[in-house]
Amino acid sequence: MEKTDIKSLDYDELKDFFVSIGEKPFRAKQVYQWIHEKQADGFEEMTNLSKNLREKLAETCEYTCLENVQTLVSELDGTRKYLFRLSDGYVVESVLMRYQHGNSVCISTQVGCRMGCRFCASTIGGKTRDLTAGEMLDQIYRIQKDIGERVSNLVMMGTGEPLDNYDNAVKFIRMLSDEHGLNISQRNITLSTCGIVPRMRQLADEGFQITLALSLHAPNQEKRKALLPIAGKYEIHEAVDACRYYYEKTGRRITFEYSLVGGQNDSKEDAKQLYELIHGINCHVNLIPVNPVKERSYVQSERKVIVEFKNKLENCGINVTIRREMGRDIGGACGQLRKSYMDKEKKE
Ligand SMILES: C[S@@+](CC[C@H](N)C(=O)[O-])C[C@H]1O[C@@H](n2cnc3c(N)ncnc32)[C@H](O)[C@@H]1O
Ligand code: SF4
Repeated sequence: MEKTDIKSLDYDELKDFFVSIGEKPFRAKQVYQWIHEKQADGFEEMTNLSKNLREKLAETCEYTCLENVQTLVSELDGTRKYLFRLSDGYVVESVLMRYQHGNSVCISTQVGCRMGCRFCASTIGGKTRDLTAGEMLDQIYRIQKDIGERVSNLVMMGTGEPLDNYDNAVKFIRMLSDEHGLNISQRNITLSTCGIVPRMRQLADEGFQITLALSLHAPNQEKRKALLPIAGKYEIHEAVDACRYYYEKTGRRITFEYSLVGGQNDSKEDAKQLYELIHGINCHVNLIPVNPVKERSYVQSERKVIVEFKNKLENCGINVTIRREMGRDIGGACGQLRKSYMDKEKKE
């Protein structure tokens, strides 16, 4: 019989599970707390359960616990990059960023990614599989245990396209913000997408208060399509309209991510077109100097060009920030730590 992935069961599912194995539903509250609030490493730690029940659970359930295989710590700002191994041997990376307002974690949602964005290291090699809700949660639980502090902010910006793993991503958000679990405020959760339009609209209807970030990266369809193949399926205007819809339904300000690629999307004309595309939307533009990936030939825009781009947008009344590079000394673009680990494993 297939084992139940207990860390991926939400509170109601856990109640149903206990009933299905002939136990009282109130056990769900105890066990949910052990898994998601106290973050136990296994059933043996759940001391208010009988030995019999613990054994029964160990026999019928799989208990997701990621193995920390590597941690890089920045001497500049305390950023930590983690490489975790999943039970089937694949590895994913997560990042902890320490800000004045609290600890923020960036998690992966898939092993690899099939979206093929041109400057992204996570997609080289395609997608291997989706992560379960339990595997997404455990990235945060492992990091909390490692630093002995609470994580208060969460961004779904690591490897993978969360809306290509919709059901698990939505379940993860529900469980992460559940009062019986870590209880992270939905306002402190950001989901970033390359623009799977029907799923963006579906997300708007979930009744969440999370922030939606669209990886826009270009001011028009032609340039966007050259950088993000998904734009061949869902046009730039459709993606921006889905953001408008998201705002209407949730009242949450939209974030547009815009990676500046030298000579490709960073001209004054690009800034003007970007303004024309998004003006009137309650939004914030996050400019990201593109992180060079060794397998790709893209280069960062010059600092002067980045500042000019920012000023141009700001002068038109758009809210803009330039993303601060965290952990510069443990560098590398998102997905590269995992990639170099895999390359090394292949060689050995
Ligand atoms: C890795 S993706 C994960 C979330 C989601 N799949 C998406 O594309 O929004 C998070 C953000 O990093 C950006 N990104 C990927 N590779 C980058 C690079 N080399 N330099 C700068 N930003 C990059 C993506 O475009 C996206 O805005
Ligand atoms: S940027 Fe996001 S969607 Fe695009 S390949 Fe990377 S992880 Fe996938």
